[in-house]
Amino acid sequence: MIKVDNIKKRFGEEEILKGISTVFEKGKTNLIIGQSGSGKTVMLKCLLGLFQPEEGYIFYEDQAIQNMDEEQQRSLREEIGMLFQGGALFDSMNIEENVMFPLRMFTNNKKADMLNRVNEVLARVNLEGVNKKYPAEISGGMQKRVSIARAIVNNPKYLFCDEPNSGLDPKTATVIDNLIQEITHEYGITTVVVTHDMNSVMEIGENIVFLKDGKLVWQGDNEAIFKTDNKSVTDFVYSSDLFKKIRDIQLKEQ
Ligand SMILES: Nc1ncnc2c1ncn2[C@@H]1O[C@H](COP(=O)(O)OP(=O)(O)OP(=O)(O)O)[C@@H](O)[C@H]1O
Repeated sequence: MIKVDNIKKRFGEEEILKGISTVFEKGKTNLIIGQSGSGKTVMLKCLLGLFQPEEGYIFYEDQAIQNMDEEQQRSLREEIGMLFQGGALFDSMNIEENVMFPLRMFTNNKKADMLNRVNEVLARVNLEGVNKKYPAEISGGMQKRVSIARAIVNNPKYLFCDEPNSGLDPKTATVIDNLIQEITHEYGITTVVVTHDMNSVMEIGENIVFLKDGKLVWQGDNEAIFKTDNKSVTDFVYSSDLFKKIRDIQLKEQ
């Protein structure tokens, strides 16, 4: 569980996050959504401790990152898996080396043990037999699955995903969303996904935080988001022609 308590973040004169409070729940896919420039990435960077909010606290379980000493911050970093936008695999390393990277960084495990764990997580994302291939030799969807394997190889308690579907076709995007959700449930991880993608909202939006101009203006799940009459949310949801058409059909059927 991650609790955000009234965080404010400014750059110069401009206040970007204007007092956000929320809870990201354990064992759930928590989504941060909102229009471009609403503050999603700044919030993600605050959660990761990359930006320091001027006010407010971020608690991992019951401990505020602002009050952690260096050793505690290091332990927390080990508990975090990160799925970067675009995958961010190392082109010069093969798949096995890519997935092993966090183990090399954070553990002193024997090579054979690390390899076993790498094979275990590659099997979990349905990618067996690609160990010796290089990122350029596999598809974008497979690269995303490798990135997920790398993000979970160290058994994280927290998983952060920045636009996990960018650059994927809708079908592959759904596979990736479902994989993130299955892993979240299976391992009881607190997962936070930053996304623009309404399909992801529909598929895996178990706890959705909607930001507008640096404020949290709505929170709920993927059923509630299609029922709310909050205008900021409906403007966002129905900016897509497809969702507008679905709503028109539903209204006609009522
Ligand atoms: N390092 C920075 N220095 C100054 N301003 C910043 C910095 N990072 C972000 N901002 C500003 O904060 C605001 C919110 O940016 P942010 O990247 O969080 O938006 P976003 O919701 O993630 O948008 P997008 O969906 O386009 O990625 C923007 O006005 C941006 O210019």
